[in-house]
Amino acid sequence: MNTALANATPLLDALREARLLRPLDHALAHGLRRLDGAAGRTSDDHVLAAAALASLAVSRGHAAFDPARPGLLSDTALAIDWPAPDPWRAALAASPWVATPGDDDANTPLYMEGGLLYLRRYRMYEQRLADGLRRIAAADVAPPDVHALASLFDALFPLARDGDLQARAAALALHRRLTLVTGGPGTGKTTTIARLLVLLLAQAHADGQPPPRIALAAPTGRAAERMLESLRAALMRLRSDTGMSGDLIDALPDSASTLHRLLGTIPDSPRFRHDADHPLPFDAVIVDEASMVDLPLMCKLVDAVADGTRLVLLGDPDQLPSVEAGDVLASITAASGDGDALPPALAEALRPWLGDLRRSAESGPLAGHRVQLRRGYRQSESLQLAPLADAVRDGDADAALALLRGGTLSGVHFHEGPHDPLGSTSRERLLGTWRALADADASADPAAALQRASSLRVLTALREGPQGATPLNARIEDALAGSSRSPYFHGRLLLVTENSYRHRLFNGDIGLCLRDADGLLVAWFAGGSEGVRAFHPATLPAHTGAFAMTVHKAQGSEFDNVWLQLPRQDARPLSRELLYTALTRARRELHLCADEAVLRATLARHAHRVSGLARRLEG
Ligand SMILES: Nc1ncnc2c1ncn2[C@@H]1O[C@H](COP(=O)(O)OP(=O)(O)OP(=O)(O)O)[C@@H](O)[C@H]1O
Repeated sequence: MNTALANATPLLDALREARLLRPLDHALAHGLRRLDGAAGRTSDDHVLAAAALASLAVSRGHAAFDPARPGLLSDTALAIDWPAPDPWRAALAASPWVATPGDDDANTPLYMEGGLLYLRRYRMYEQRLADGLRRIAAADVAPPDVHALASLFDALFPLARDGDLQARAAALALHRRLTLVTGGPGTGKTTTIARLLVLLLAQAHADGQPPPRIALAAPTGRAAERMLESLRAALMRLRSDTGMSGDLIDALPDSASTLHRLLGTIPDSPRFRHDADHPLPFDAVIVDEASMVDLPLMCKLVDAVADGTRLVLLGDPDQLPSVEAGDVLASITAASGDGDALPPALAEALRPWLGDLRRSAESGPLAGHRVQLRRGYRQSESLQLAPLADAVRDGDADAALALLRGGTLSGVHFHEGPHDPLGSTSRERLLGTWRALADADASADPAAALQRASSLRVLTALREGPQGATPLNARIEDALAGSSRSPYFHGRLLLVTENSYRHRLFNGDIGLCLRDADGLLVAWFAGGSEGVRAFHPATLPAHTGAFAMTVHKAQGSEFDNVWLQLPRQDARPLSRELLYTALTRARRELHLCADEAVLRATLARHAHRVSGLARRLEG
């Protein structure tokens, strides 16, 4: 590190030898070199290498390349003599391929801002998203009619004046076009939204307006389904708890879609039917699992939200960021504060609903647009996860290990050391559960069998390697159906790995293969008017086995019983966010297989993403 530019060895060659770059990244560097040659210029090796690294950075989930932290792009420590960041940035700023603020008109492939090198398109996404969020946040909202809504609000939130954060979130969303409701699993995000929607309906009714048009969406099909299921359950509870009229509840949306479907995909185009010129025709757009939304998609969503539309983002910022570029929810939450204290004018406006509130001096464009829900309401259930999730989120390895070894958390089991879920002690238990999926009744009732499929999942940090999802899946399938099995067998769990609008199957969807009465294998997936849809396995979009899957693929899903297998060696993808996301997939029982050193290394690391979004949203 810190080698002066003049003494540096050819960096592009070193990157090639280290096999860090993809062919696409090399192609960008070589294209620039060719163009330099055609223009009679000598290429600067460090500029070409940085261009290739900016391209690689996007594929690794970063919005840009940071010359001060090139090591972030590799899963292992590389023996590369990286240039010192300041001279490297100076060389980039002087390059004809790199624009900097002030020369926005130059049509260069690269853009440097805030010390970060962007592919131009990603810089544009970031800036457009920041502008769009500021626009929505600043849009005026007609003050809600306190008189007309007060008794309903009090009935929905009896503890509103006692610091109930759910009440605060709902009141905030009545007064704002942009609201973020964040919190861990079971903190009542969906419950709060159900109540907010009832309030919005009641307000429209009181104003003599038609019911508001409401869109519910999530990044994946599975997350959208879960959102709808939870919302329905919350509305049913509301009906029985408050004796609320069915009319209000019946007027609420009865479907939720993926963000892609909401925005309207155009075949073979990265654009959507809804954009700034053709905004979404809704009064409120509610997006669940916002931590999974990547930078380009969030940018396009925000573009398509009209000035008069409410945008409510729900999510858990402590979860893994999206696999694709960006750290969007974390950046937005960082810029919006935790909502414990509110800007004075807002605190005053909310006083009729919530009583006196703490006031803050924060004045950024997103200040006062977020509420972080803290109280978990799923405590009574058999799984006592909260203390462990807190320790993991805080990166407190001593506390996490003490909790795990103490064995006092109900439903939490620690298998310390080189434990293998398919080893002798747990093997039959796991295989027995999966075999039961393929019992005699399964084909008769595929919906119930599919439901049971979420009773157990092995989650892994990595896809490949000895403790990766791919080999574990193969071993489970061997054990269930023999090593000479056909690719599809009765009881095989499938995981879709690409979006197919034709099939209405999406990346992350889980299916189950069952033999029908004629002996033919059918792949069943949730959805459709019957609750399940049947496909011929050979016609499915890209898919893999799903007995074991990566934590990334499991994001947005929950399972009764989770076996989490960490690798035996530390690896860069391990982070506290990954572990937190994995733990919080469990509904009833969690088994964690890990050794101390790997667990400590995991908790010492953040799933860090290079991004300039938080900076753009400040001040
Ligand atoms: N204020 C409350 N009082 C009592 N129970 C509540 C309250 N809020 C939520 N719950 C209960 O807690 C459980 C979880 O609520 P909910 O589904 O709204 O949480 P969530 O944050 O959306 O969870 P997830 O992130 O897992 O989707 C539900 O059973 C719900 O009835």
